[in-house]
Amino acid sequence: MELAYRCSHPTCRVAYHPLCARAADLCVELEDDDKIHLMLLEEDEDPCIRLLSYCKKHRQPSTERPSLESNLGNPAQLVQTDAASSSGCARTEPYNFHRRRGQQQPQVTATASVKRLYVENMPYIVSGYCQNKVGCDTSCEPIQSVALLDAASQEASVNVSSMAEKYKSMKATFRKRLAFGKSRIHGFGVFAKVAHKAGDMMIEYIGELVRPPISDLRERRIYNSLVGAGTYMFRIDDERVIDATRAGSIAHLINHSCEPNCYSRVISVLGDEHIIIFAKRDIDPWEELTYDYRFVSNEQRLPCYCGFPKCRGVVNDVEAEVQSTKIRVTRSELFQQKD
Ligand SMILES: C[S@@+](CC[C@H](N)C(=O)[O-])C[C@H]1O[C@@H](n2cnc3c(N)ncnc32)[C@H](O)[C@@H]1O
Repeated sequence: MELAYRCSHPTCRVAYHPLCARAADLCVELEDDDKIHLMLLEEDEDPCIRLLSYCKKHRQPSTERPSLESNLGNPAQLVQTDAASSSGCARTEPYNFHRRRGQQQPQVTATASVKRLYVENMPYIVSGYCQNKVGCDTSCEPIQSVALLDAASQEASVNVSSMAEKYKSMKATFRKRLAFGKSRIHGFGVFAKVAHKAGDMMIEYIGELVRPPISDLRERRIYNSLVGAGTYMFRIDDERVIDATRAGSIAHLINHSCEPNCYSRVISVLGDEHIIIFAKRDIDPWEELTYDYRFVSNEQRLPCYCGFPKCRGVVNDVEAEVQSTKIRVTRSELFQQKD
């Protein structure tokens, strides 16, 4: 992940931090969206997409940038928007219905709206048509999965048995198997470039390991105001949170779905714990990866745009909330039961 942007104007030397660029609403665009498609077909060890970014002096007025509509036809079919949902990020974690997470302050909601608008007007899309098979049209051309993986990677993925070996193989191949791009669900998402089998390790959710007081502090004081999107936090347990806001892999871009094709688990590999996203079922090329965030918050209800017929309408884990309400009784109720 880049730590600083430099103005892409040929004669300008101004550099700035990505978070500051977002806060100042500076434009950051992909240099060439064809490059992404090229990247998918090439065998680069570390494929690199260059971002174009312009300082205040050189940025183009937004009207000069190609609009989503002009590039993609009807944007309503591609990106679902809803003014009611302005949040940019919900914490994710393995299933734990006793936890309550996430609070959205009004100013956070406002800045999140800005981010949402910014992301949804990004003038490109990476082949995200088959994100969840709903509404997948005939233009979804599956790519031959084997062609993209070199012989060594294929051999590695076939012959792995132990968790440690699977983990090693996953780490070695994820760049060739996965890509990020504009999602139909929300902002950016992660897509499978090749077919995967149920149970496959897809990617590790990595970031900075911090304690909950630190993640809470960052959420409130730093990222909410700058990114305007909450944070990319994954709670491992009461003691540890992974903050993927400024560091990590593309795993933090995986969106939520009420009928996901993946799930998250904390696994132990040679004594160290890792958050791994596993395939819940077979996944076709160009499907968007999703997992159930199991977002539990009594204060905040986050509308869900996963688009599945059985969508529960909110990212929140409603079942967990019902369960936790059941086990929480008022003092007076307790006394009544005693009598
Ligand atoms: C970790 S981010 C995922 C990446 C995000 N799409 C982005 O571009 O930054 C989590 C945030 O994405 C949004 N999101 C993810 N899945 C969603 C869904 N099914 N419906 C609505 N919003 C979703 C929520 O705002 C959530 O807080």
